[in-house]
Amino acid sequence: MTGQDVQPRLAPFDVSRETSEKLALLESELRRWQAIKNLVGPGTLDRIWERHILDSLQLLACAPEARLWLDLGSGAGFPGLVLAIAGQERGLEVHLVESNSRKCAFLRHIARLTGAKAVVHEARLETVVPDFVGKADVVSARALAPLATLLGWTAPLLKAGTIGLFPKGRDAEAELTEARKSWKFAVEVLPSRTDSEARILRISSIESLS
Ligand SMILES: C[S@@+](CC[C@H](N)C(=O)[O-])C[C@H]1O[C@@H](n2cnc3c(N)ncnc32)[C@H](O)[C@@H]1O
Repeated sequence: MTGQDVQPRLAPFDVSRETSEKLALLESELRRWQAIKNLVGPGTLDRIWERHILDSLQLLACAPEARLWLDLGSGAGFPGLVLAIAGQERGLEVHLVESNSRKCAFLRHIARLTGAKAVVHEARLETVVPDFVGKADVVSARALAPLATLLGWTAPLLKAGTIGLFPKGRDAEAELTEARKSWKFAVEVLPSRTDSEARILRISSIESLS
């Protein structure tokens, strides 16, 4: 699919032609790498735009002022790499944390091709998070762990004022109930623009209950 073909799909997201071309490049490179590196679930390949690219892109509007973004367990770049590409024109810098070296190679490759401000940390998130306390405006993580676990990992960031953005599927309410057993936090439950059953949890403060 060319940048021109994807323009109607991207219309609700208000991105420039240059950004849409870079996102189309991400899609075509993902398909090329997938054949040998198996970067995303094979079942999601027929809907890369809805399942991965647009699902990631919608997070940009949840934190319009963000300048420094930390994405944990980025995989093949969702949402972090998409946000780095789409946020390039507003000066957004995204740090992508991923422990799998094959996925990190893909992330670096796309960052180079697109010129996106994406810094790849090939590491376990537990070792990287402390460096961003008091610095990151936003922390995100998609399909990485249940909310209670995510809050445990990111609490030092959230306590220091970082906003947490966590896309969740139809189990969002159950994950919130479970997380409330250990944490007190402020949350907005936002609808997803790509999946009527999914939610985006926007968490802005946190306290441990123990
Ligand atoms: C299910 S995938 C989700 C990838 C991507 N966020 C998405 O939604 O498509 C989870 C990713 O997190 C990475 N991961 C898991 N635990 C990690 C950790 N402790 N530190 C860094 N990366 C981790 C895995 O290698 C994998 O690529």
